[in-house]
Amino acid sequence: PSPTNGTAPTPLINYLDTQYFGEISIGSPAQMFNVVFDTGSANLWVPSHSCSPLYTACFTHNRYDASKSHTHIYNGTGFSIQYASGNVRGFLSEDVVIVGGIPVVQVFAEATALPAIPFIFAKFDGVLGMGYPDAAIDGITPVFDRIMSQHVLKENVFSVYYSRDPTHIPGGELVLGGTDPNYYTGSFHYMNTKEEGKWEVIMKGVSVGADMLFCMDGCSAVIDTGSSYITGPASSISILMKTIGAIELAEGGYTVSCNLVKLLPTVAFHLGGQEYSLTDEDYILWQSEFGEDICTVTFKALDVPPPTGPIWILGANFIARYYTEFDRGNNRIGFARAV
Ligand SMILES: CCN(C(=O)c1cnc(C)nc1NCc1ccco1)[C@H]1CCCNC1
Repeated sequence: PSPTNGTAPTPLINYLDTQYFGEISIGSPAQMFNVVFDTGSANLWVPSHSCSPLYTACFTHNRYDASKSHTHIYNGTGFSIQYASGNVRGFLSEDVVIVGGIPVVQVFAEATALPAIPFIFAKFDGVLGMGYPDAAIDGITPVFDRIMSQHVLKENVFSVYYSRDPTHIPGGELVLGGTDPNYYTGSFHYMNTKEEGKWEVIMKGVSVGADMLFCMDGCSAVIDTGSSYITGPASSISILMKTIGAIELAEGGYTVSCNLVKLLPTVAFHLGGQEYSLTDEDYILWQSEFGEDICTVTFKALDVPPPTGPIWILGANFIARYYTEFDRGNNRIGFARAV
């Protein structure tokens, strides 16, 4: 549906409260892909038809076939994007990409090498970076910038709703050009991005219960719609886990005994003059496996080296609680309480 009132919604699927993705099309006739709309990156990549089936992660996802699209434009420039557990490599192509009913001619990457970890666990095919142009690899103009230059949006903003219940339909919603009042209550509180070019803000502290324990002298927080969890410096996270009585699992995750969950303290993030608190329901992932309940803590340790780090990354479990507006027009981020 083309944007009527200058906004373009895309429904999102919520997979286990840890992956949120929506559908876009590339090429003519349309080839459909599920992508994460990721404020933590600024490029669009999808698996390529020419990705060797030896890459299991390519084999199990939708792949773009340039030979089947009559609007495909050859580019061929090399591409590589780095993730924690490996690089996605491929080459650039150009074609018509439709997001929320808005068509753009977009340079994107066809991935021909897709690391099994983590992408065999991905329910999405690729990633659509919603970051600033400065963060775009190969200097490619990002999708949202191409959409802004069409002047079809009421405002140069986009908003994200992530549901906290995997059975809720829709599992989430991306709105290009505005916000969706169905998914938040109360007013927005805004804070300026730390610098041009990143969805990053200055955080003034992190408190557990009544005590401010971390980031007392200020630190950076990246609002990353493409990350499942909240990450913090390993030193802070280990203190936080001790404070809430969590025990570390083999692969680095933490769990708490489910019957103590109700006693857990709130964790609050001091951003832009407001305290954004998360209760146990917001940061505990309650899963029952083989009849027994596992309560995973959705905070992860991640040390980002300077100059970028040390930073906290506020991911899906934060956004599920606080509806988020990303405002390119004013270089600011707004939060309102999610419904
Ligand atoms: C998309 C790559 N990302 C993941 O954290 C990630 C990796 N692997 C899997 C299987 N899923 C991921 N994210 C699922 C998700 C969807 C929405 C919320 O979280 C991050 C990398 C850093 C930039 N930001 C994005």
